[in-house]
Amino acid sequence: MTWNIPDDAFARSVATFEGFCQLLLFQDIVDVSFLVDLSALSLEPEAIELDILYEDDDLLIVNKPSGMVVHPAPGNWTGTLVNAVLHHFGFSSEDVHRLPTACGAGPTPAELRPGIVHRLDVGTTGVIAVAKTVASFSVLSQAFAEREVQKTYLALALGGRKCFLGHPPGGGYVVDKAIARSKSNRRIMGVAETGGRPALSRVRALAKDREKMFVEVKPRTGRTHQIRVHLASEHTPILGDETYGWQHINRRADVQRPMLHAYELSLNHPSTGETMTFRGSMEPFRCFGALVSAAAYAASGARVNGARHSDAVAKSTTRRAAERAPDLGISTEQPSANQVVEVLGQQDLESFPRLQRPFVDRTWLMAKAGNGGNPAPNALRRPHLPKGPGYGGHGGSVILKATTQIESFLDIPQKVTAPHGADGHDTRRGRTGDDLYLQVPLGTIVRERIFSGYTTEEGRRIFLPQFRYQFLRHLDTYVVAKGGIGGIGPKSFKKGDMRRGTPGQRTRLELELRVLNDVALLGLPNAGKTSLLAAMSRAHTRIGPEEFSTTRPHVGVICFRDRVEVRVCDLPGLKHGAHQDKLMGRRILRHTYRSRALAFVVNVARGEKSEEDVLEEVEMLRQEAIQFDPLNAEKPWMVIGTKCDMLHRDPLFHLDSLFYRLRARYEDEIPVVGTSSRFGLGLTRCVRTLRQLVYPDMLEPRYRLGADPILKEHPKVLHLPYEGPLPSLGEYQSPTAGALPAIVQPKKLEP
Ligand SMILES: Nc1nc2c(ncn2[C@@H]2O[C@H](COP(=O)(O)OP(=O)(O)OP(=O)(O)O)[C@@H](O)[C@H]2O)c(=O)[nH]1
Ligand SMILES: [Mg+2]
Repeated sequence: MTWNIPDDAFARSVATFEGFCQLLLFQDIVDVSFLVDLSALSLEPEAIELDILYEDDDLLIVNKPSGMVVHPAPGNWTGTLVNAVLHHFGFSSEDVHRLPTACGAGPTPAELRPGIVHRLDVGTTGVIAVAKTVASFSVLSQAFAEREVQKTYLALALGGRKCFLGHPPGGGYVVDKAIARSKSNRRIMGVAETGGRPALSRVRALAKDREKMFVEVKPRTGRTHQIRVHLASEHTPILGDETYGWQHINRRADVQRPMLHAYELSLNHPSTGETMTFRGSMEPFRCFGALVSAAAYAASGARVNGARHSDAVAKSTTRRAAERAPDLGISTEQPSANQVVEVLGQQDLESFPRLQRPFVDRTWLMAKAGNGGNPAPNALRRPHLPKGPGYGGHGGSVILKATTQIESFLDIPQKVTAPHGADGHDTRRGRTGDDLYLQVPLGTIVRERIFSGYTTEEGRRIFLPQFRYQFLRHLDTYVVAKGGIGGIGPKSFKKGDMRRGTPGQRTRLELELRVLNDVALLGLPNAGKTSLLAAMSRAHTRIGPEEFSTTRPHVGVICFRDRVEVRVCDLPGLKHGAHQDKLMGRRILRHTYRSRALAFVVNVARGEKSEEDVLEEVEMLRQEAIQFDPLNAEKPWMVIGTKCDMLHRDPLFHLDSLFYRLRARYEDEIPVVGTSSRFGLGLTRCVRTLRQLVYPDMLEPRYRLGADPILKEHPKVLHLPYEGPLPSLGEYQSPTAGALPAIVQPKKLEP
């Protein structure tokens, strides 16, 4: 136990316990152990009704109500789950020792925690296991310690992190933040910046209303207050959580406890070894039925238009839940709460539009630098006026600066003008115009549009782009228009002579973005590229049954244990003729320019239809990529077969035949990996193969590299730039045109 002694009294404070006396100095820490007299604190069986979910000779599974403490502890010695369990077993206070207890020391004496193998907070409801025999106690304690027990919690969180949405069952957004006790308030926990105990939770949203989200959390570790702290750290605190939550909303909602419910516990039976799953009731969530009742309506086939759920997301969830309910045999008028969760939990991969901000990857820009200011005219010069002449200030330059903070040219204006230098005044120099920095995303290519000397029949001038610079590093800068020089006053020259400020440069630019990535996913529309990316990384966007649900590139980063990162780029679907810009194919393929490897994604679940041959599809995709840019022929490549879970459509047969046919055709072993994004199958192998394509010489270490606790900077990412030949600029030529124009040697303007 630790408490703070007021600062002003620190020098005088004396700790006196049981005859021990010590003068305390500033920042001294005193460890105090209270000797609890167990005989005085004997455990008494109490007649408290329990909601028993399961019981046999080894195990008791209870649905704990809210407000019940699990075992006696300082501040709460009676009315606990332990007291109720003792009564349920028919023990008297003398029989208490017949229940197994832990041996090690803990915050409370082990004798007060008989049979308790894990804990729930006071306000948390749901499934809790109690061991009845010494053997089952040790087996269960070990299973909890070794994380073999699967725990599923349901929580009603505030705020709606969209990254929780759209994950398949078993998956979720991983919150991996170490937890430690707060230094200022020892009763609360917090995310530890350094040190702390590792904690990991997997969160996925089951439904979303305007300001609330119904989330499923699967904690892998079991730290104190883990779920509450993790959700709060992701700006989705649990509704009703007084410690970590948003008080103003809690007051409005009039909820007295954190809306956290231990819904499911899956463990191996301590004697038989059989895997058993226990589910608590959903009653705790009945009281604020907004989300649950929406799903309930949906499950019963009712329309939700009249209900409060104007949110497109909630509507779409309920609509799809309604479609799925009959398949699951749920068609009752009033489905039970468990059925509701079952329907929501079966949420398939379809997700909602997000990150569908308009994306601009090519734009024209007119940059005008500031003019130099003019010198002060007729400045009076006398020997007794020694100050310099009133020169004009310099004009500001227009400078492009690369940043990781923006991802497209959406906010780049069509025309930018840097401020002019001010005119000289009296004997002072005019003010120099500030440089204008325009931020561009990483991967931008800058070309200058130069007048060709020709005009079109309508009289419009024809400009030709010439390569100038490309941005590959964060905070890299490039001056595109240099500011004018300020005018020089009469003193520098002969009497009466003076030079005016020069005009700033004016440039017409073309900016093109080719996103930075290591591997590009290429495939037909609906091949499952986005689902695959969402399953492999945290990137998440629209996944849907329609074609072209993805309309722009998305990059997901896969981080390996040794901090190697592989950036995978999900592109919109390609079709035959893409290299001739059919269905915007060239605009899609341009993002393969920076990839170091290509992954062709094909849906291998296609039955016996020979007219849609898998090998032909792979070859078509590769040919399109090569015809667009011959450099793509030199990149290593692999094939990813998706939707392998649809067994009735022979995916494994197609995968197998694909591997041997590719080997026969290319006389080389092209990696072919089968995956199912829906069930998370084959992803590890897929990720490893991707890494091997990109970094063939860097084997993945078996163990995670320890994080350096004092590392303040972002670790140096081992992302090496592509060091191949310079861009082939042919894509602005007609694809049918002949030789490409010679590339003018890039020249960087000096500021
Ligand atoms: N059964 C099953 N269905 C999948 C799997 N992966 C994706 N799907 C479904 O396939 C459809 C298309 O998935 P997307 O990930 O949007 O495919 P895409 O290639 O990104 O499609 P576009 O962006 O439109 O080109 C969706 O309806 C998914 O639910 C899988 O592994 N198994
Ligand atoms: Mg997609």
